[in-house]
Amino acid sequence: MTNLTSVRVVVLGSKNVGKTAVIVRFLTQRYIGEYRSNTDWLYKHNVTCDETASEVEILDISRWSDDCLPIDEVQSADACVVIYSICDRESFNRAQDCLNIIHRLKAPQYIPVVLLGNKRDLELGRQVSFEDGNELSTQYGCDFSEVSAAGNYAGVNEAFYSLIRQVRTSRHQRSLPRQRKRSIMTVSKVLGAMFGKNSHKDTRKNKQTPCSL
Ligand SMILES: Nc1nc2c(ncn2[C@@H]2O[C@H](COP(=O)(O)OP(=O)(O)OP(=O)(O)O)[C@@H](O)[C@H]2O)c(=O)[nH]1
Repeated sequence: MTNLTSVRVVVLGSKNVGKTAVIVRFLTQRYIGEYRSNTDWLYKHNVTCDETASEVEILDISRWSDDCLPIDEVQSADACVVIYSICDRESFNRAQDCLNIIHRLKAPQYIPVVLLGNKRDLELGRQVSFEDGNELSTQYGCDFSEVSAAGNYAGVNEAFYSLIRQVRTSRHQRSLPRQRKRSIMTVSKVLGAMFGKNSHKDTRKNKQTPCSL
């Protein structure tokens, strides 16, 4: 009997930013130009990450408005992907709304989130700088990268694998006995005291607590 852990990922973002293209790129390694819109799709796929298989469910939410937020979908998610197009400033503003919604619906619980600036191949049409994306991700304590579903799959894959790893790690930590958890915190405190909290140059790995807005 198979006993795969399941990971539920919700993908949010404006229309036309490439949500479906990114998901299909991750699941099939292919890029298909056009997709039927106006429907929410649920993809189920067995994904092997670090030699461990998981059943990954990816919900592509294509329609939602301020009057009809995907509350149940976000609340039941283990991880979220928020996508904007680097060629569409409005979609970047919408991405900020999405991060806000996730933060409101999930707090104080921690949920792994990645912010993706898609369509990196369309550099000439860029309206959102890398720095803007990075700053927004810092503000909300999530990972960030710019990708191109059309261009290649490496960045897209890495974003999803990173989420799967984070979900596994946080589940593992929740399952540890309390005594063990306490000793892990003690070790990290000792390390913090020895090296200082800000000793790492790359703070992105440590982002977990979104700031209050
Ligand atoms: N150049 C370029 N085009 C892309 C990329 N990703 C998606 N597209 C195109 O952008 C358009 C929208 O892609 P979709 O994947 O349907 O976007 P979506 O966000 O799922 O759209 P909705 O379902 O309407 O919400 C399509 O014409 C894609 O071919 C990319 O990385 N580069």
